[in-house]
Amino acid sequence: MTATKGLEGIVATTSSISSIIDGVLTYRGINIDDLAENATFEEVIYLLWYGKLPTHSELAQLIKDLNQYAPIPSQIIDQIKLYPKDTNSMAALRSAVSSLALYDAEANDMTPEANLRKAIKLQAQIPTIIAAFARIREGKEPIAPKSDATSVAQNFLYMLIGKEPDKVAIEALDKALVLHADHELNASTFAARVTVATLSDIYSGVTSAIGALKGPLHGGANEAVMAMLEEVGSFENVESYINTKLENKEKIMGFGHRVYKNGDPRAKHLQKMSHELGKITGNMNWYNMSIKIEEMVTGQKGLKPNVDFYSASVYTSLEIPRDLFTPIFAISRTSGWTAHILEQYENNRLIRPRAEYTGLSNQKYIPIENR
Ligand SMILES: CC(=O)SCCNC(=O)CCNC(=O)[C@H](O)C(C)(C)COP(=O)(O)OP(=O)(O)OC[C@H]1O[C@@H](n2cnc3c(N)ncnc32)[C@H](O)[C@@H]1OP(=O)(O)O
Ligand SMILES: O=C([O-])CC(=O)C(=O)O
Repeated sequence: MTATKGLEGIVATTSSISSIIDGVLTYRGINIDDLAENATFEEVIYLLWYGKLPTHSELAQLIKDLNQYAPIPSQIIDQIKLYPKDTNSMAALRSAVSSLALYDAEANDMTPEANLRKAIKLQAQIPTIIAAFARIREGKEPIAPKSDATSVAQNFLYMLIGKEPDKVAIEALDKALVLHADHELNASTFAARVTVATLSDIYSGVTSAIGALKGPLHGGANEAVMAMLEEVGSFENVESYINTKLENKEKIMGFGHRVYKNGDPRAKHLQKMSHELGKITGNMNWYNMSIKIEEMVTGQKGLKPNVDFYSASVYTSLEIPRDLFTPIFAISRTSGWTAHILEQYENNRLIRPRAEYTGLSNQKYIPIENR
């Protein structure tokens, strides 16, 4: 038995939700480029859950359901008010999502209907939790979700800023949500599938996934990219900063990928958005620095930007606080996580691989007084 470090190249499940074949990403067989240009996030949610694009009435019903379930229990708001003000935003989200199960009477109902309903609830309530957390830590009261929102992006921005968001911001966030929605067997989705393959509940699966997404090698990289851009500070500093990092063999966040070796197809869309939003806000600094970093890292290391690289400057142009970047990734990926959880339940088998043992052998128990 020989282990493959990081399970690289191991095919661990079958799935019909998203594919990465020869560097091309599809959701249910539809190219991500097509979806990025044409689909809304709600259409993508429907596509991931039901395996087909919605009709007008199916889409309207989904949006209605998302609005209906968007309010969170008052106990969750009370709980968030008790979190220390400097709580890590992903830790806050992880705790609050775990607690949602306590106030859902059907949390442990494993029927397919209840599980699908819980997927809708999670998709609806996660944005509300994040916006409430962001306001409460600033000493502000949370804003209740709109009951007639037209999109998750609109409702989230409304709850975050407390007024009607502008159209450009809604459209940009919506496209970012489309781009992050699913990605085959990434670490957080795998964590979700492992959890529910024990026949544990969907809240446990999504809580596991949030914990996995938090790390800087996965979703946490978008915040790390922005921290890097802020540390670099100006275009003039890019060259020496990146050269020093590369000489010290340090990783540049937002570059490299386990599966894509010739570039992440999502990055070009986010790059374009970063450029457009930079022009609209009149601040091209983050974009220009990002382009220069890309030139250097690709030139010297052959590494291409992944989805997290340009999303950092996109969210900053939308005036979203840095530590909400990974929670926003979670808003989007909840659609993919829950689709995978439902798929896992449909054809379940416990996920339990083996480990190659590299420890001592033939040891004897030594009584404590002789150690
Ligand atoms: C949504 C997402 O999760 S996208 C990924 C987000 N994560 C990041 O952006 C963090 C930075 N990138 C990385 O750490 C990696 O590229 C990962 C985690 C994404 C992929 O990791 P792996 O497939 O395990 O690749 P691994 O870390 O082994 O890297 C292979 C080689 O490329 C180098 N490398 C990989 N990524 C980077 C990077 N961002 N900067 C510098 N060097 C890198 C490694 O140092 C290693 O070099 P070596 O062979 O000389 O030791
Ligand atoms: O697939 C991965 O390993 C990471 C990634 O890009 C994602 O989850 O979007």
